[in-house]
Amino acid sequence: MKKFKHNLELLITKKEIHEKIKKLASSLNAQYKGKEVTIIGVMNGGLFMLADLLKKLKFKVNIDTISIANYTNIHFSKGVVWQKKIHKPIITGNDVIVIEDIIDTGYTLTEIYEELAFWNPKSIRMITLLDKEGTHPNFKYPYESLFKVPNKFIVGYGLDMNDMYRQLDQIYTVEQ
Ligand SMILES: O=P(O)(O)OC[C@H]1O[C@H](OP(=O)(O)OP(=O)(O)O)[C@H](O)[C@@H]1O
Ligand SMILES: Nc1nc2[nH]cnc2c(=O)[nH]1
Repeated sequence: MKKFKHNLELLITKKEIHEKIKKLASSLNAQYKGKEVTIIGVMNGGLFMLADLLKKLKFKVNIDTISIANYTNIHFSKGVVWQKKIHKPIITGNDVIVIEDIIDTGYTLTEIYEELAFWNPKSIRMITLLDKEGTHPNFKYPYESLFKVPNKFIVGYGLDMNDMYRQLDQIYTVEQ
């Protein structure tokens, strides 16, 4: 019996995801020990990584979320639409870490970086779970990623396809 409606192929296992997040948490714990940091999760896709990472952090964190959607090539030229911004003192003068699920065209992270920079944080660090290879050659801001993925459509662990598959605890490519 077919398990999913689409042809999904396993790309990254839950064990691999949790090992990388554990390693990231250890390195953030060492780097920000004794400090207070603002952590901003990007909804909806960043939700899973945000929750799993936050539970492992030992330094003081201010947590909030932003919500933004990329409709590139459908209705808008650049296609990025804000649903929720943060205009709050937790950004100004603070070290800010952004947690996002994937960088693809880079339009979403460009918009996020420029919006946050407007509020004069001390630093902005953008961390994505996945980095789609070869799709954002002109992206100009610093970022780090836990996994490189091929230029295919990805679902699972927060990433959806028409609002399906976000709840999967592993990461899959959608095959034809
Ligand atoms: O680098 P980009 O090409 O901008 O793509 C990356 C963005 O696209 C997806 O979000 P989407 O707009 O689908 O919203 P969602 O998080 O609610 O699924 C993903 O979660 C990233 O936020
Ligand atoms: N679910 C999902 N959302 C995306 N947004 C940009 N690229 C992707 C992708 O590969 N999968």
